[in-house]
Amino acid sequence: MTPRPAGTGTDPIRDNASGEGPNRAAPHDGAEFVVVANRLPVDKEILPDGTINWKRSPGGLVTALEPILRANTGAWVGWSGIPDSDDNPPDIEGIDIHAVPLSTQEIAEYYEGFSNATLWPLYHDVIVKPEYHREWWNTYVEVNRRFAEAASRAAGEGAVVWVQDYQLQLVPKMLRMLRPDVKIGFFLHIPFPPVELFMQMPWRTEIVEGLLGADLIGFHLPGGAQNFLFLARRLAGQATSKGTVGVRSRFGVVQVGFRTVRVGAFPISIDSGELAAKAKTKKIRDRAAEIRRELGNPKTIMLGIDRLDYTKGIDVRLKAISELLDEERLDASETVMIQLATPSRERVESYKRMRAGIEQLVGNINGNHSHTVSRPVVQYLHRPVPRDELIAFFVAADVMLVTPLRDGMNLVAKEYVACRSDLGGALVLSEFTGAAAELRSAYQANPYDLDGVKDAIEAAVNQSEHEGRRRMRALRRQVLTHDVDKWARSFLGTLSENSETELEPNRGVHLVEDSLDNT
Ligand SMILES: O=P(O)(O)OC[C@H]1O[C@H](O[C@H]2O[C@H](CO)[C@@H](O)[C@H](O)[C@H]2O)[C@H](O)[C@@H](O)[C@@H]1O
Ligand SMILES: Nc1ccn([C@@H]2O[C@H](COP(=O)(O)OP(=O)(O)O)[C@@H](O)[C@H]2O)c(=O)n1
Repeated sequence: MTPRPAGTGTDPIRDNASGEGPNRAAPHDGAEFVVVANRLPVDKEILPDGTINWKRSPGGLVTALEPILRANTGAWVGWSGIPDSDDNPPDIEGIDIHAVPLSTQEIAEYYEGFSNATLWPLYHDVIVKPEYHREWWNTYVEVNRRFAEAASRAAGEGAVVWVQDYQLQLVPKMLRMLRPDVKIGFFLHIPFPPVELFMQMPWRTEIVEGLLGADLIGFHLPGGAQNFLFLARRLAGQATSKGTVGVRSRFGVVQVGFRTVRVGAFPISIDSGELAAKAKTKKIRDRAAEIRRELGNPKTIMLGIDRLDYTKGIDVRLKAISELLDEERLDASETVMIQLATPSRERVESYKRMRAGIEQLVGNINGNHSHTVSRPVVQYLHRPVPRDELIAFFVAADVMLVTPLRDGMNLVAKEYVACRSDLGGALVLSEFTGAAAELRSAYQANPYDLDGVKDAIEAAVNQSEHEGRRRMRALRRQVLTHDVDKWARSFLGTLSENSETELEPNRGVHLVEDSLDNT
């Protein structure tokens, strides 16, 4: 691999790559396929006795990408999850790991600050107020540059580099400056917000231009792609297509000089076949039965599994359950709700407030409704849970509660469905998840309408066996035929089929430029 020098211009984002000068060196050694994501697939943990442990990173991005990387023998560029460490994990089979070190201050300003207290709330419909700080932005730029340089070192000549998510939106343009020879894809795992909200962002033009460094920009849903196309016209002044974007089809285009950038919708998924097979094993089935026994054989087990995040609507489902118990539409002696909450972004203020609120709700429900101290209505765990244990919970649960106020996709909903080859169980699903567009046979509800959520939970709890099997069959058809492999193949396939289009851009696509009436 040839180490790449840092960019030499005065403005790291606005510098224009000519493809000449010090970066135009001899052919590069390195991987043919590189994933660049904020996190590595494993997190480094230093135990109290000083020994180092590597554990699986939280969240759906890692769940989705790990199997693809293993299959492709590629490289993964990311952060190890703790300050000042550039240690690579000992051995991740089939994945060449490149750790990007972050200092304590960079974690505070780039990760907790700009990524998770500015972009995350802005892109999730300002559920909490985004904070805009110039020093956070400056650090975001610096750290994005470090990731771009690391990606440039990891990528072989003409490699495909797939940049992931909102933490790294400037990387496509920075990487293109360093390595005009590579093909760059970008995928956003969270919603892309409505134009009116995105316009709050003080550095909105830089972000749109950063993304336009990619050859293909992917979103979960067509709506996100269309919002982006509008902004590419309005903020970056580029000509774009204007027709509706389809799912894995009818891609939008942005003409950036001689380059054609494509914009599309690629809903992410899970390794459904593998999960379905695992959920059928005797070990998992036995453990699921044991969980039910441990809970006192209740008639109904309800389950929530999330990172502890205010977007996930954990409070919504707890309030709904509390009112259903008050109104005796649920019977506390027959019902147990399990909430597994993975610790997440614990130093961000809004996350601390939310945790306190949720734990108070759990306490209130248990105080008001539990019959005995040994059997609380709500069982709440605030810690990571091993994967096999998680699968056993999916198999044991009669009703899965997925109630986010906004969520890019929500893989948990798909995982539940994949685990139910017995056609048992019921899924209550927020309309404001990406998954809702595909999982039409779930009990869907608007999480802002508490009565609607209560009705959906009640219907799911009381469904007939016939109705439950009908719905689960339809859900499984969707999840098993649209797996993570299909997601990756559709994105990477679209990314690779391009040279024709570049020479003859946008055949048959009518491009429009921004004008005042062009909304
Ligand atoms: O890395 P963290 O700060 O601990 O957060 C975990 C991940 O959360 C987000 O996941 C999203 O990606 C999922 C897969 O596409 C999607 O289903 C979900 O709706 C999103 O919230 C985040 O986007 C990742 O970057 C984080 O690693
Ligand atoms: N305790 C937990 C909770 C979730 N998870 C996994 O984390 C992923 C969460 O993905 P998601 O798309 O639903 O939501 P985000 O956390 O990515 O926003 C799923 O694959 C869950 O199975 C886990 O491994 N352990």
